[in-house]
Amino acid sequence: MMMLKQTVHFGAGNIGRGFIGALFSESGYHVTFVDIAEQVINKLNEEQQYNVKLATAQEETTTIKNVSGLNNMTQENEVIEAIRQATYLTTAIGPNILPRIAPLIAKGIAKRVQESDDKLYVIACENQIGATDILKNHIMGNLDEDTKKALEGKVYFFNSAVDRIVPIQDQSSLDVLVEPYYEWVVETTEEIPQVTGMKIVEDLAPFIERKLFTVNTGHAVIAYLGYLQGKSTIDETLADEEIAGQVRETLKETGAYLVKEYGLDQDEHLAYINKNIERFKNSYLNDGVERVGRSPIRKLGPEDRLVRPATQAQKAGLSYTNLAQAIAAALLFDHPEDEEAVKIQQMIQENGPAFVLKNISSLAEDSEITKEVVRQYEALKARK
Ligand SMILES: NC(=O)c1ccc[n+]([C@@H]2O[C@H](COP(=O)([O-])OP(=O)(O)OC[C@H]3O[C@@H](n4cnc5c(N)ncnc54)[C@H](O)[C@@H]3O)[C@@H](O)[C@H]2O)c1
Ligand SMILES: O=P(O)(O)OC[C@@H](O)[C@@H](O)[C@H](O)[C@H](O)CO
Repeated sequence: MMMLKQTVHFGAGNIGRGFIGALFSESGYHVTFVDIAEQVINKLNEEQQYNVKLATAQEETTTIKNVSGLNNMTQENEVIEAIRQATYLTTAIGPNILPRIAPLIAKGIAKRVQESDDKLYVIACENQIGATDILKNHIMGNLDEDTKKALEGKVYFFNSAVDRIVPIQDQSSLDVLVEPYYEWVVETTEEIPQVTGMKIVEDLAPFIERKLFTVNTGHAVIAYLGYLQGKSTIDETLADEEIAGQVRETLKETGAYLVKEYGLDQDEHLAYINKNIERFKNSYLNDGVERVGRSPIRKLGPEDRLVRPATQAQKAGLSYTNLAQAIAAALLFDHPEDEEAVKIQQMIQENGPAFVLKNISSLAEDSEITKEVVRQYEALKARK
């Protein structure tokens, strides 16, 4: 029997099962998912397959085979062995979790480079600029100098941008509902083993910024304004004409920055914005505003989807008023089940919104952006 190629994927969640793991399986790999969710791991090992169902009227379904699971808390040695045998190591776990999985990945890599010259390609598939660089730094921090040298020519780290809307799933099954659209862009100049659906580029910056500051900025505007108005899903919120107009105005602001920074064609970019607004309307996804607005401390970070385009627009002399409104709405996201939202609300209560912007978004308290956000925060709060 021919041995399948091996890949290891950290995070057997929505994007892990519904996108990256599925692409590897379809490309002829056995996918070992690594996660802490014991139930998911057990099911993966029992059922050894699951369905990816498209969020369309026809619900086209693909069965994903050759999958198994390992628990990184209780099966360290098995994970190290899986890393030893893998061609790819990918993650879709949330940017904040990367430092936590790095020590185990470092152990796996250290063992592997002692025993083999085979190449390993590491790709973090997270909504964060430079996520693989961040993971790499944490891995390197867990390796001694000799092992770090031994990585050369054997272990490669590529940044990537990952795009497919996958809502929160029914937890009783491994099956995943996903939108039909997807894009996975990986930055490298190396010749690497082919994976169906992986697009290779030499410079990721325009791709990840275009994606984060269109798909994710637009999504965040809908989520935070929708939450404020008591809406539950993204498509339901977008049906509100005032909010739909606000999304367009905000994406015009990020668009003006992207067109200027990367020399994008204005009409093509407008078509990209329109295409994404259509994606958000997909009612089969039933995608919650609370998922899309999740982790507002991360989303209000200086390099993330709201603050970076605002600071970049300001530097370029462009408008950022609508982005400021989105930031203000994020400050009002007081979802009690979201730890980061609770923390922000506590910070606002104790020290006010400008303090949050200084500490979380690295915006000076007397900056023009902060003044505009605080003004809009007060206005939105008064309308609540
Ligand atoms: N869902 C989407 O539409 C989408 C699209 C593009 C990118 N992303 C990005 O993909 C990443 C994952 O998002 P998701 O929606 O799949 O999230 P998710 O919550 O569905 O999946 C994350 C998985 O990581 C696991 N996990 C958490 N802590 C862990 C730990 N310490 N060790 C091992 N496993 C751990 C969880 O159990 C879960 O299964 C995020 O960076 C997100 O921004 C998501
Ligand atoms: O995953 P987050 O929390 O960074 O952002 C929430 C959504 O905007 C995001 O998951 C999108 O669905 C996804 O990025 C689409 O590709």
